[in-house]
Amino acid sequence: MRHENPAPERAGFSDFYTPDMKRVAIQGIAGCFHETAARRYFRDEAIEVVPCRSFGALFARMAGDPALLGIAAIENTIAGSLLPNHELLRQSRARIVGEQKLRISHVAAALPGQGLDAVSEVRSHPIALMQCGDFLKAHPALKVVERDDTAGSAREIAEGLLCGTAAICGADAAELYGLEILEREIETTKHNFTRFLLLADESRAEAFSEPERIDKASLLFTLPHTQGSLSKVLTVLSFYDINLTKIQSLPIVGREWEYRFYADVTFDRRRRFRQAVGAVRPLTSGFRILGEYAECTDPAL
Ligand SMILES: O=C(O)C(=O)C[C@]1(C(=O)O)C=C[C@@H](O)C=C1
Repeated sequence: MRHENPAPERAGFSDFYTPDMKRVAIQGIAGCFHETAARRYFRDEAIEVVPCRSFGALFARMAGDPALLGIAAIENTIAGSLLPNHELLRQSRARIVGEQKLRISHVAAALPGQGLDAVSEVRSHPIALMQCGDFLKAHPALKVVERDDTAGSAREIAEGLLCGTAAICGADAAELYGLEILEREIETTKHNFTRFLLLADESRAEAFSEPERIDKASLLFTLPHTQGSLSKVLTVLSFYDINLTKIQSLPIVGREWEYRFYADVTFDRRRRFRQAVGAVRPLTSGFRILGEYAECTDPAL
């Protein structure tokens, strides 16, 4: 039986609900970039999108509902890594089962009938605001207010009939909430891409893995404070033809000047990757594979 989805935030957030439909938790509400990323990842497959107020809320929701998938931004080509998401991922039972890269383009949008001169305040997600640094510098009189997400900023302006306030959001969100676009493409550079991770509970990750498509993995480890410890790991990876696409260090809270390393790697042959893991593991401590998945090579534009 098909019936209208009683989505908590907005009817129509999934078109229709069927019992076997995948449910995907996102950070934000209808019209936010996480929704676009989730829909692009699943392409033509109908999904139910579950809105969450924050990344912390998303991971908590997944922890209480192992069948729920999640999608979370991890890095942006202007704003850099979303550092707290690395820690949330580490502390969770979630595994990375896929990735989606998305070109992000922002507009400034406000209630209809107002020019940019009439606007004194802009609201958006902090990462979106960082991506529009040049626009904000060019309009220094604008008060900048951080909100939970881009689409949420648009919705609160529309629902609260907030004159003189603009949202920085996607064009889709502006349209969805009936705002007028005052300026388009306000991101500092058109080379603005966000990489999102598709997450599944560890008990379900296997069901999502397509072994023949796996060519990327995310690793987590710590290193002893000895000369060349990181260099040894990188040498081993290189020996096994493993390509390091990203390395991020984060402090270990409570252990001054010690770090955890999050490394993303790509490879042609999974067997070779497995061998590399076997060789790297003894050089590190707390070694974990956070996910093995297919690299996204065609970012959604
Ligand atoms: O607010 C939104 O629309 C989001 O989906 C959040 C978010 C982020 O967390 O980075 C997603 C993509 C863009 O980089 C800007 C904001």
